[in-house]
Amino acid sequence: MIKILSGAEVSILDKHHIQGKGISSHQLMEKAAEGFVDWFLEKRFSSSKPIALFCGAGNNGGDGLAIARLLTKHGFQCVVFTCFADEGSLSEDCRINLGLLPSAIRKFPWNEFDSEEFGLVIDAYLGVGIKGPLREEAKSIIDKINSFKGIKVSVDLPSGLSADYSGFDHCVHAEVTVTFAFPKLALLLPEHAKVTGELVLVDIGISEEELEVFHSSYYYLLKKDIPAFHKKFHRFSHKGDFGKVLLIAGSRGKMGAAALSAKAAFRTGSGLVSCQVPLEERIIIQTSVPEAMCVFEDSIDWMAFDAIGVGPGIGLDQGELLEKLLREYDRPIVMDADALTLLSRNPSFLDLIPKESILTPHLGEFERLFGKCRTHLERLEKARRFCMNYKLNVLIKGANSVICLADGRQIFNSSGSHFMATAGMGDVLTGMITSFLGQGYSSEQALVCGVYQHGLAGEMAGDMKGRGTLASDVIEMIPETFKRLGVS
Ligand SMILES: NC(=O)C1=CN([C@@H]2O[C@H](COP(=O)(O)OP(=O)(O)OC[C@H]3O[C@@H](n4cnc5c(N)ncnc54)[C@H](O)[C@@H]3O)[C@@H](O)[C@H]2O)[C@@H](O)CC1
Ligand SMILES: [K+]
Repeated sequence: MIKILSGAEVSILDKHHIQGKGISSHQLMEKAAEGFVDWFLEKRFSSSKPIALFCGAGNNGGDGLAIARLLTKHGFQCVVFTCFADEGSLSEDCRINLGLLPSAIRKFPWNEFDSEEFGLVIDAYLGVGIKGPLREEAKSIIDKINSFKGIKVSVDLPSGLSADYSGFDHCVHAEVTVTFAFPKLALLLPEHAKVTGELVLVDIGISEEELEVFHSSYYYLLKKDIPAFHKKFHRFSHKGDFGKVLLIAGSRGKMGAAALSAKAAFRTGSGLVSCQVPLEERIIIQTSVPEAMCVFEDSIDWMAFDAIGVGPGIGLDQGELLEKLLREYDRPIVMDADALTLLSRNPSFLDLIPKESILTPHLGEFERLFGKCRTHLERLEKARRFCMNYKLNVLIKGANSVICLADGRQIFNSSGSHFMATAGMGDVLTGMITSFLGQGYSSEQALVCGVYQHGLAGEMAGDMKGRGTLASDVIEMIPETFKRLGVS
């Protein structure tokens, strides 16, 4: 997992890194530019029209000048638009890269940019180095960049966006942001999605250990992190090792929620899955998920289960059942959907929730539980205090879902697809996380593996089906995610 530092810490990190590696800051900038260009070439952008690069006076501008030089070597026609009045104001590495710019690359002041002439714009005007409110000229430069209606790729950050705060005044609206070393916090906040566009992370050789010495409780979860979170099973493993889970889900007209959770739990590897459903609705489960067993409220021994997930589709008249469960079951549970709404209506239940349990609200459920928040950062802070006070874990669902752990760490997920914004996806996730808990995973392991693989399965299903991807398609891809991650 990559630690997410503040914008102000980037220059300290750079200094540590270049001292430790015995390289110059200019070499690090070259590495960043090379990483950007590698991604750019992989994307196969058209070279039929010239590329405009807006370059500022700081190191973000230095990156832009190095990128212009490298792209030219690869046959792209680049034109640099300078966003500084005189060369005396340039940072040292920006000045070096200006000197290295081949004479064939034309340079003009930013206000001479004519959006009709270009096929793509690279925004290397401002990065993590902005301080205080934007100067007037900066706003005009940003407006100029935004006047381009084609693809705008921002280097490190969309110019004008602060690395650490929520909200912006003037800001480049990028279709893609290519950020270096770690994603800046602002790039992960949902209120900035429309200016950040697609997020690409470029490795510039700074290791996780180098980031770890900084104080931050935010992390970014990557594919390579997942295998280490998994439990290993072996040839003597038997059905019991894979856990016996119960899903309390479904009610008249909402039995699909129970079916989806149960199927997802099996596809995640559970040995035994039972569904607690209304007696008169049992046929739906027994025909749609024949592998599952049905149990009914009057004959249930909750403690016989390794893990319990409660909430999808149970309806809002199940307060008594929820209270009984919380009083009788003492292992971590997964609470989702209607269980969360019931919790927001009955705050006294909070003290009954078993420690290390997992609450998985989407933004609406979060608001019902914790009140309105003006920004995502405020939301994260509320969640952190709650998790630490109650020793619970909260997953704030959305693009870049955030795993808020009981010890205060908050982990942003990197997998997922916009095709997942459809009914039933939350039910699938509940089944997956409950399944991992039942297999003996800790709450942190179950969350990390469940959330990442749910997103990955969504990406894979989305790649196959595109628009119209169903929650059931995502379930079918879960086994493939284990293969993709090399987890047996
Ligand atoms: N470890 C990393 O992440 C690396 C970062 N590098 C690049 O270096 C950038 C940071 O460079 P710098 O620290 O030089 O900062 P920037 O280049 O982001 O910004 C500095 C410039 O912003 C102007 N500025 C500051 N506040 C302003 C305001 N309120 N209104 C208008 N203009 C304002 C300054 O006059 C200066 O010209 C990163 O964003 C990244 O692009 C890379 O070169 C290499 C490695
Ligand atoms: K930028």
